[in-house]
Amino acid sequence: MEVVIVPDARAGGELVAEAMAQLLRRKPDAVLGVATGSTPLPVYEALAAKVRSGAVDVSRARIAQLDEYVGLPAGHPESYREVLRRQVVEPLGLGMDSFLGPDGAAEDMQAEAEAYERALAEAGGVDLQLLGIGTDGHIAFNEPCSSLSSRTRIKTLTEQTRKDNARFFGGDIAQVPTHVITQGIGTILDARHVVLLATGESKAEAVAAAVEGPVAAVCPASALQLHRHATVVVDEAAASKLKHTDYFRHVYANKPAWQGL
Ligand SMILES: N[C@@H]1[C@@H](O)[C@H](O)[C@@H](COP(=O)(O)O)O[C@@H]1O
Repeated sequence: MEVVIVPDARAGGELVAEAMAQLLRRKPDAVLGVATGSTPLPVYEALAAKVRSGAVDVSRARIAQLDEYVGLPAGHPESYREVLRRQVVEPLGLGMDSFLGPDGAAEDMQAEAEAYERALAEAGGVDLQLLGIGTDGHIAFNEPCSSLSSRTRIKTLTEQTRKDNARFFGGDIAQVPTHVITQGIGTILDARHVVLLATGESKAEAVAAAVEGPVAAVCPASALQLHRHATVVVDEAAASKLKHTDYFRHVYANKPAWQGL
């Protein structure tokens, strides 16, 4: 696992967007796994700016969703499909034919979960999966004590996560769905490169547990320690509870440029 400490969220966004651009220059039809939440927004803005300036061509890229609320009507503005359409797909100049994601309004959720696993496999798997982290260490919607080998399935949200996400529903926790469909931790670990981005003091504890704590289901993000190519990009505030920052800075300062992220 590599930990990269950046000065601020904007620098983190630029760094991850450049990694995505490098991937797409190498593999134009790469599958980018994208996360929702506030943290990845600087990445999407930086990548869209690169597209506008002609620095990268994303026209053949595919965008894969990480998780989705269950039970919101199709087209609900806070369904993650809609959020990603607004924040990623359209700003990159893509259409929804480039988008892969489960339908949170499907009748049969188990069948939907299995179909999404098949769709990801048929697309050739995710090349770069961008993740945020919940204050409780969750990735996607894999709450604490999720199986570390789980596949896409339905999960029940914790009250904390519903509270954290109520800001997207007018501050009313009652509007936040109780259930979600999410890529499992095993599904996420199948991606060829996993990049976790965390910014702000509120994520410091979860980041420390994920990076320097034991691999344990109680902190789902700690499963990234098992991945061969996992990169954790944190700003100073999110890095503030890490003990090995001197080493992480030293490694990154001496990283050969050809390696990329
Ligand atoms: N399912 C999403 C996660 O994928 C995301 O990482 C998390 C943190 O969001 P934020 O970046 O807004 O803190 O929120 C939600 O729970």
